Parts: sequence; structure tokens; C-alpha cells
Amino acid sequence: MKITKVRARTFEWKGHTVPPQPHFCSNAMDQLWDRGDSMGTFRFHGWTVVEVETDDGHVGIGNVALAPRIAKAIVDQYLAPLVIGHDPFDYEYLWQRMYRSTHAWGRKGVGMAAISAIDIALWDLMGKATGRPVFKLLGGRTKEKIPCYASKLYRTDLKEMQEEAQRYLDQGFSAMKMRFGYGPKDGPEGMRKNLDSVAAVREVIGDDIDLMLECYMGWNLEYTKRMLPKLEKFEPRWLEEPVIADDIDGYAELNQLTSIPISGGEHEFTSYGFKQLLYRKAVSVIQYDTNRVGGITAAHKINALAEAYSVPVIPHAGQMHNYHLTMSTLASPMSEFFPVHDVEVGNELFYYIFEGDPEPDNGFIDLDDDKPGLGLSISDKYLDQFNIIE
Ligand SMILES: O=C(O)[C@H](O)[C@H](O)[C@@H](O)CO
Ligand SMILES: [Mg+2]
Repeated sequence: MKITKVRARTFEWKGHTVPPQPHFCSNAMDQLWDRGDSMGTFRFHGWTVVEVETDDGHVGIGNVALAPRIAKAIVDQYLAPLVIGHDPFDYEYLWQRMYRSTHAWGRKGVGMAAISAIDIALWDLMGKATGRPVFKLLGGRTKEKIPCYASKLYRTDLKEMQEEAQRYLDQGFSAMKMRFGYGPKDGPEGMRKNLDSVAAVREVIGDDIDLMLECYMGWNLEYTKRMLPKLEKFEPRWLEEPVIADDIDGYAELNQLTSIPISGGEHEFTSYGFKQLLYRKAVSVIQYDTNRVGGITAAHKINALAEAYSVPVIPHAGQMHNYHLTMSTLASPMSEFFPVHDVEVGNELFYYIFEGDPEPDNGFIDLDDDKPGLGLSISDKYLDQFNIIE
């Protein structure tokens, strides 16, 4: 089997998007004096879909959501020539070929995200060629079905957040993640508003539902040290990305500070990056995204590392490329799930570009033992909602 063609298309959403609201989600831009619509740079309204075709007619599908136009250019100009003519089953060699040839600029960030897209397509190809789902090529079925947590609850009116939380309870979720809206620049009043939002959600869901708290890199070490003791009474499952991804020492200090587990990793790359997070005890939950971290090849290695360190893996994003990793290892107890399809931050686009993602049932999703590859196809239902760049 030889790779004959690589096609990268960037899908740019032109459909309805939910208008941005102030304090929607604390984020890394919040500490700038001219933060404006600070979440703006973290709204991903484009996605690059990569199709890798082989001489026997199989087509593997990969994807990348970070800087999709740049990722497409990297695939077209640098990565496609490196894999064409090769056997997709030589996926480790091809990963090393892509990683090493772009090492000067691609070992983290959009370079590695582009490598991830090709790698995911190779695994989809191997599944299709063998007639097996990808998770059966990794470690097989380790769960009867995958528990998932409802991930939304962006900072809005407290009553709206309570009604949203109630909806997830009614849908059978036993875990959910909410976002803070305030950070260091919002002072004591912002702290109070943050605490009030957690109290409001806890009031609805009670103490026996897992509640995760998302900062999305919007706080800093000093602010988080002040917030953690105030948050302990809410017993959160974890506090996510309180500081920027490069502040690994900050993560490590926070992770030892209180009983609240610190989580992170959706902005970290390769097994080398996760070795640092694990070795330095920087996080108690790792959250790579397979379409960023280095694809399935890298994620599979990180799962093994995490198992050795007894740190659970709960990947960022409820999307098929992550579900197969979670199904394949006991090191990953659950998946994230994005319960709302209205396009806001852009995670939702996956539902409009692809078909095949499982729907949750009472807080669980499952994968099909008999569906080869990732089990995804490119949808033709919403093509008119996208500007597609070949
Ligand atoms: O953990 C997450 O789901 C991510 O951080 C979100 O995709 C991001 O949009 C912040 O909520
Ligand atoms: Mg996150």
C-alpha cells in the first residue's frame, strides 16, 4: 500500500455564530490593557480537513483546527511530499520524518498540529485497510462505554447558567465543566463574581456531580494562589489551565498547593512536552488534543507515559480522534463532550464538517466495534455554510 495523494481543504464557517459576550471566558489575552473582545483570538471558526489517499483507493481523513490556513500550507508545502510514496503502516517512521524535517519550527504549535492531521489520516487509513476501528489497533475496547462530561457553561447570567446546568442534569450527565469570566484585572469584585458563578452551579447540581472549572490561561500564579483556597469548599474535579502553557513551574506550584487537582495540556505538544508536565508534577489530569499534540501516534505514547505516572488522561474536545484514544486505555477514564451545536468558540464546527461522531446517551458515548478507521465521513449537509479553500 502506498500513499499517492494528500489533499488539504480549509473549511471556513460563514454560517450563524453566537455573538460574543463580555466576560464569556477568562483567557490569556485578559491581562492586556487593550484586551477588547479578548476571546476573539480563541474563536476557531475554521478547520482544515486532510485526506490521504493510497494506491488501492483507501482515503484516510485527518483534521486540524489550530490556525487552519497555516496548517493547510504546512501540509501542502512541507508534509505531503514527505509521506507520498510511503506505506501508511510505516506511521512511526513517517511521524519521525515529519517531526525531524520540520524540527526547526514545527515541534510545537501549528507545525505539530499539521503533523497531527496527517497522522490521524494515516491511522484512519490503517483502520480502513484492516477493517478495524482505530481503537482496536491501539489497545482495543477498555470500556463498555465512555463516560463523558458536558463541557460548556460559559460565563453568562447566573440564572441562565443554572438553567443550562439543569439541562445537562436532565440529559443524564454526571459531570460538567464551567468557565470563569473574570481574572486578575477584575480585582476583588471579579473574584466574587467567579465564586458566585461556581456557587450558583453547585446550588443546582448538588455535591454528587463532578464540576470542572476552566480558566483557559486567563489567570496568573498569584491570583490562582488566592483563589484556590476559596474554591476548595466547592470540591471541583479540577481547575483547568489557570496559567499560560509555558509556566510549567507555576503549574507545579499550584498543583501541590491545595486538594484541587490542576489540569492542563491542550496547549502542549508531543511526548516530550508531556514528559515535562508529568515529571515536574505540573498537572494531575492531562488533556492533550490528538489533532494538536502529534496525532494518534504521539497521543498513544503519552497515554503510556500517563499510565506510568498514574495521571489520568481526559483529552480536550469530544471529537472522534480523541474518543478512540480514550477507549483504548484505562489511563483515560472519560471524554469531554461539547453538548451544544450553536457555533460560538468553534469547537462546534466538528459537527458540521463530519458525520459519525457518537451522540451521548445518559452521559455516555460509545464507539462501534465494526466501523473501520475513525468512523467519520465528511458531511455534505452543511457545505453551503462554509467557504472551502482547496
Ligand atoms: O477545555 C476546553 O474545552 C477548551 O479550553 C475550550 O475549547 C476553550 O474554548 C475554552 O473554553
Ligand atoms: Mg480547556
